[in-house]
Amino acid sequence: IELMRKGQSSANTDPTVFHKRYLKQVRILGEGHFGKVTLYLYDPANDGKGEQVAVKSLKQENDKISDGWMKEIEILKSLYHSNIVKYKGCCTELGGQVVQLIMEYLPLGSLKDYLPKRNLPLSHCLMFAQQICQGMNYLHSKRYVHRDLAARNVLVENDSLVKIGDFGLTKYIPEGEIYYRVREDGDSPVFWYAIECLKESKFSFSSDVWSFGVTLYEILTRCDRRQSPPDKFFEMMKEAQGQMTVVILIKLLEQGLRLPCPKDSPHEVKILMERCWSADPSERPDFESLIKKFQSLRQ
Ligand SMILES: C=Cc1cc(F)c(CN2CC[C@](CC#N)(n3cc(C(N)=O)c(NC(=O)OC)n3)[C@H](F)C2)cc1O
Repeated sequence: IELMRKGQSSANTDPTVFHKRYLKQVRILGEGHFGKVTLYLYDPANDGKGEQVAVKSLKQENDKISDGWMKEIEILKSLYHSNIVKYKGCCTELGGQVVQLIMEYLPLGSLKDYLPKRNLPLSHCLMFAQQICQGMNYLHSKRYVHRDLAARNVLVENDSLVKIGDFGLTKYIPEGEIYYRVREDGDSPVFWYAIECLKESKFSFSSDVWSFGVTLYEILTRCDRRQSPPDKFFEMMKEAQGQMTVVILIKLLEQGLRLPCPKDSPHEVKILMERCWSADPSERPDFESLIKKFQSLRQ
């Protein structure tokens, strides 16, 4: 009565609850092995002036995935950082059997969409690289391993802000443990994987640093498709036809072969990138030290 008297809305609605009936599909933003990410307009007033949101949903195959699915939602919900895409809420259906994850929509898309269209100077690329390290340092501080860091999963908010945008393969590393070992490999991004991931499926904070090195390579090549990690590695693997890609890739990496650092990169950046690709995980820098390195490089 008091609220009504003051004319305030009686039901203080939970802004993280999204109702299916107000979600109007616009277009699909991406497809993954287990599901997709779609752009919706959330339009409760039904006047077309609602809010654009990115909605991640699973192909409802079996409940095994939905165990990990609820985990992914809990992970994103617990992350608050300027370089990590914002959780907005959930939309449930069929009495909670189907849950969709609602995130903020960044219309500029990922670095793969954005960099080829802009000829950004090196200093700008290093600023983006530093921001990715800041987001990853925060993620690691919560003991999460990302396992899929790549330019395709880094979103552009604007010309001076990028955010890690997808946590589909993120796993928690319990205190006192170093590695997360996987069983499923689905369509693994093997050209972003550290040697120990390829050989023993052992994922760690250090293997995320290796993937950051590949992401930095992508940024320095401005995500030029002709120099993409798969294309570059296939070029290096061309003679060994027929054998399993992963087998050849492991051999190349064990011989010390690495992606070529773009020619116009400063020596300091080349050194940093190659340290991220040390065969010994303990020799790779952590994101804390990479942030400091980029700060000094950008002075
Ligand atoms: C079910 C699993 C699964 C399904 C998938 F489709 C993907 C792949 N997907 C990831 C999310 C994605 C790239 C990132 N980061 N993206 C998010 C936004 C946003 N929040 O605005 C956006 N914007 C955009 O493209 O604007 C023009 N793209 C893009 F959809 C690819 C990964 C998966 O694990």
